[in-house]
Amino acid sequence: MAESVELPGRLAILPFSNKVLLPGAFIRIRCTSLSSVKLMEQELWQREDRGLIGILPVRDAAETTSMDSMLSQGAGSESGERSSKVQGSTFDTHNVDGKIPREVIHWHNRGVAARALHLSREVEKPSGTVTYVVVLEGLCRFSIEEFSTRGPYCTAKISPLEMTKAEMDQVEQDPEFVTLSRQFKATAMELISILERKQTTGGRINVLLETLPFHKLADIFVASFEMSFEEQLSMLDSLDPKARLSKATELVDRHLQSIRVAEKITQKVEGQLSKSQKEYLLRQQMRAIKEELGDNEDDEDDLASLERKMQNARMPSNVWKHAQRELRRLKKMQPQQPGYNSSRVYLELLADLPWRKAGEEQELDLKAAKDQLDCDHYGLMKVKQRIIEYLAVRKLKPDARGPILCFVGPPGVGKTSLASSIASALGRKFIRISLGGVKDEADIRGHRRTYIGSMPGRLIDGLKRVGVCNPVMLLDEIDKTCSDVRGDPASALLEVLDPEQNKSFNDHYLNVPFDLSDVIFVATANRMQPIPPPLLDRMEVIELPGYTHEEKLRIAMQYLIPRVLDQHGLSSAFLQIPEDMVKLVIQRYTREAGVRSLERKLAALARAAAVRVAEQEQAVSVSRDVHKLTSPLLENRLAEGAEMEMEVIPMGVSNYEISNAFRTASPLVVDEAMLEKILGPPRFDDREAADCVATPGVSVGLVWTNFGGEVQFVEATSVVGNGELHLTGQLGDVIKESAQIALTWVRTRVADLKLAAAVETNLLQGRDVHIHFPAGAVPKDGPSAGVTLVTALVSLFSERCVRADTAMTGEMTLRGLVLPVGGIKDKVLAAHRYGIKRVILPERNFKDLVEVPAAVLSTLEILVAKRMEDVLEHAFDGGCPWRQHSKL
Ligand SMILES: Nc1ncnc2c1ncn2[C@@H]1O[C@H](COP(=O)(O)OP(=O)(O)OP(=O)(O)O)[C@@H](O)[C@H]1O
Repeated sequence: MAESVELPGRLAILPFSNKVLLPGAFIRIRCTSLSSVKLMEQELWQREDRGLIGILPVRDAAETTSMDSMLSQGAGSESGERSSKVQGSTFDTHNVDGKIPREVIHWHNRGVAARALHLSREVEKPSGTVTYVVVLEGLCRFSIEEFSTRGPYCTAKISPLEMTKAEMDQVEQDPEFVTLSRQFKATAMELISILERKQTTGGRINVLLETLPFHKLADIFVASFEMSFEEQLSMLDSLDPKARLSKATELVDRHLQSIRVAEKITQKVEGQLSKSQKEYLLRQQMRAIKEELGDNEDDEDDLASLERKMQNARMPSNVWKHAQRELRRLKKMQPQQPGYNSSRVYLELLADLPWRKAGEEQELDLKAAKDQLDCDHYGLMKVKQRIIEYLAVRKLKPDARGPILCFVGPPGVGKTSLASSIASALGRKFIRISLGGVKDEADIRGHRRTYIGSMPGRLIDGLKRVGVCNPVMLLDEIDKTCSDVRGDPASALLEVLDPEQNKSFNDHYLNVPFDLSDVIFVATANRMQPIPPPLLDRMEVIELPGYTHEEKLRIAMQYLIPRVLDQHGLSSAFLQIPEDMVKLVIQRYTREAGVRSLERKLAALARAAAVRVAEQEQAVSVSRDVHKLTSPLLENRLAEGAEMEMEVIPMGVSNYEISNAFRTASPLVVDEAMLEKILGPPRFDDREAADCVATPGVSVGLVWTNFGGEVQFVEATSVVGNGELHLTGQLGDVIKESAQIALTWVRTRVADLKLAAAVETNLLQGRDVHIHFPAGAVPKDGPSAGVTLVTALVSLFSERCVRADTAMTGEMTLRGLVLPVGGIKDKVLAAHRYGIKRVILPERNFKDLVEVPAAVLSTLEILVAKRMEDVLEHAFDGGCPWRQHSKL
């Protein structure tokens, strides 16, 4: 307890917003703001003599909003940068730093000097933020003479307000004071007896009453209750011990009354509670007994609740009639009867479906929608523009039968996330239905209920899950549905996507029409070709090509890294991935059109960093006793669970730990060595193409696969045989035909030109030719390999290597005419990813280059070809291998 203390002339001031610390009271606070942390550091933590600080109430938190707010338990903090005389209870802080004027804050002009009993310092990781937790004991009142500042916090010239011992002795002789003391003691005893009843305190509070002078007891008792700020202030301002005692008696008495009232209420509530608890228990027991006896009265309850649920489902009248018929049937059945369960499950579905329950669609704000799209996705300007147009039409005509958007592009280019951005822009719920690998029409339309284990189709099931009839429904991977004997899912989708028909969509399981016209459908596909034309016709295709290195870099820096760090509970204060390293990840560890694998690699880096963080302590906490807890009275009050709770103070904190606590964690910066350690040795490099074409018979083609544009190597070799053609690799029919055409063309050409070497060694007639597509796992179809095949064969027969930096695309006719192919943009982007420098294109594909970003085009030499000879001219160093013969 506070003995008489000698106050210094000046104290550092810690403001408490809406809270008063009275002498003899204890409080534990957490300091987080700059000024309060600095104050703790300089006045308490770093000083050997552990100075006192002044606690000053601040009248209203609202008035101090511009200040650093701090502290738990309503404490606030502020700093000023100049001296100012105290006028009334207002401290004018404007012109702080000589900068922007700030608000006038209302500081009380009386406070309480306090000393720290326990101080602990925490350094949060990974941010490195320092906080202090301090236990303060109020000592004695003072008044403020003049404010000034010390760094970011305030100090004040003060004068003590407590009476001297002689003055106090005199007051204690005063009969009025004696009467007041008796009165206070009586009330306090009464309160203590109530508290004793609730929790035995071993008479410790009585010790307080016996040992402390009454004017101090008054503060201590009042500090222990919840009181308004004004009451606390008036207690602080009661300098006269008599006034203080009478105020304290009044407050203690009021507290006593409120405890009594609270007790009464609790008794009442307890009675009621135990009654309802008893009822609950009995019901539970009853249920268990019934279950044991096989008594099924509960089922009747269940059916009643099912009926209620059905009534609330707002089904259309025809469906309602149908459902009632089914319910009547169910009611007549015994639960053990076959069909009971399936009928019940069916009715549950009818009751759960959102027949008319639409999610609230917010008023569409095009600007906000655009911001949302920009915020979720980098680039994709054209796509975003088209989406905004689509939304604009919906805004003007909400019931418009607009086209169904279908995003087509390689994996990981943001198709799914664009669709979900549309949903959030419209404020609608979002549901994704995956159609990948769906072969059975029943997956879309459901099974008829006559089948065992029949279920509704994915659409109806999705609507049940999402619970509203107007979600944005994403039909993902619509190109991956395929038909077999079990029907054609694509034709079922025709009905779904046709605005005229989907008003009454017929799910076989449901067996009643469901109105899908409020659903906004968006589809995604990797390729357009497999989508059946009638289905494609109902959709508006928006192509999303792959990203360039530069775009990937921007996406990674602006979107993926922040997201990945967040997902792993990290921040840039702990892990930093510099741009150069992201570039290396893009070039050496990924070679995809989208950014999914890039995101995975970044996540791997984040995981490794997370392990490092988790291995370290989350927070280095160093704490120490400032003043020993010697007073038995303090221990008594702590044991009573007073306002503050005491911390366990670690013993033997070493100097090392203390200095460590001052150090903030430095972020982990990813470098090349770390990349190799975590992601392994580089998987790709720009020399891959050069290494592959180092021997005759190999050429580099650009093809289109499910993963977007790809670079494809074609290898040709010949062995003794009968002039047959062998093809290996996962090849479609069209490509097999292309190989046949290529071989025929080369044979006729060589024969026409009477190429000496080839004819003499009878390379063409007497030997089998074997063409292999090495990336065996990647299925190849489509026509765009004729040109590449011929180049490989010519390289083989002429024993000359194709230029390592050159890739080609295009189909050819038997007569050697080079035909255009599709997906030029993706193919060119693939060449860019592989570090290829020259691309040979059919002449008529030249116009398609407008779609290719200029940044990519500038890194490539584009060569066009009309005839196969043009290709060969570009493909070999020194031109076509048989140029001399052509001239003959
Ligand atoms: N332009 C972009 N800006 C920001 N993030 C992007 C962008 N493009 C893709 N992403 C991110 O890449 C990840 C993969 O995207 P998403 O799942 O939408 O790909 P997808 O095209 O639907 O692939 P799939 O065809 O395999 O379904 C997501 O986390 C997405 O946010």
